[in-house]
Amino acid sequence: MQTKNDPKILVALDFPSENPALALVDQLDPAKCRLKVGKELFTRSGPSLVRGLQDRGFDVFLDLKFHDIPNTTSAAVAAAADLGVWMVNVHASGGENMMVACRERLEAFGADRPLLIAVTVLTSMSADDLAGIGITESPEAHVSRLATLTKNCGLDGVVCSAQEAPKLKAEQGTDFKLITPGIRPLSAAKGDQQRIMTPTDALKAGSDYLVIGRPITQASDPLAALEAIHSEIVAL
Ligand SMILES: O=c1ccn([C@@H]2O[C@H](COP(=O)(O)O)[C@@H](O)[C@H]2O)c(=O)[nH]1
Repeated sequence: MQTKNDPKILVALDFPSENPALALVDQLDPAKCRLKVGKELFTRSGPSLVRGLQDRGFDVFLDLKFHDIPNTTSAAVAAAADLGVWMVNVHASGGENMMVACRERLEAFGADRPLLIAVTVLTSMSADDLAGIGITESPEAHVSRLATLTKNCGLDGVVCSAQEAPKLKAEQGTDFKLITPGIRPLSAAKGDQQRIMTPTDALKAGSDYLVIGRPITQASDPLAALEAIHSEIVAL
């Protein structure tokens, strides 16, 4: 399932600054993982850090989860495309007009455009959390609704939990990419994640890419933790 040119593991670089992030990155192999830059690190270190990761040979998933009016969000994904990132994302709950505007804006970048992905229901949310914001359907049903909207808007895939992957692959087809955080090896702490799955089970369920942060970055030996997950999934 793991191929040399399409690493399935996306390491979430949730660090407070560039130095600890690069200390880890400089031990990693771009043939075995890609890197995800999120809100904390990007707010601290910005585009220059992203360029530094790209200069080291890594594909970068810019996980800023844009959620704004169509004009603002489409300009933001174009800025991400100018930066040359591999993947960028928006919130599906921003709606059809916003997602279509983003997809259309990226068409100008041709084959070099980043993959455009929409976040469905955060993996930290349970059915109770959804009820708290007025959504009474199950996480699985709501993810499915937002994934259908995302596909109809012409995006490349969604962020969801691996728990929803079998249903989404059946409904949306195998080409529609599923990016799944909430990945937890059996020995790892769940932390604030609610809808979790092990790396092996997630890939078997249909995940295309596994987003993994603390089980690697907070491990006593991050490299060994990544290598253990990598060995587990290449054997599939
Ligand atoms: O639904 C979502 C969307 C994004 N994330 C991000 O993924 C990583 C997960 O980190 P862990 O330490 O492995 O929990 C983190 O950067 C989140 O911002 C998510 O968890 N769920």
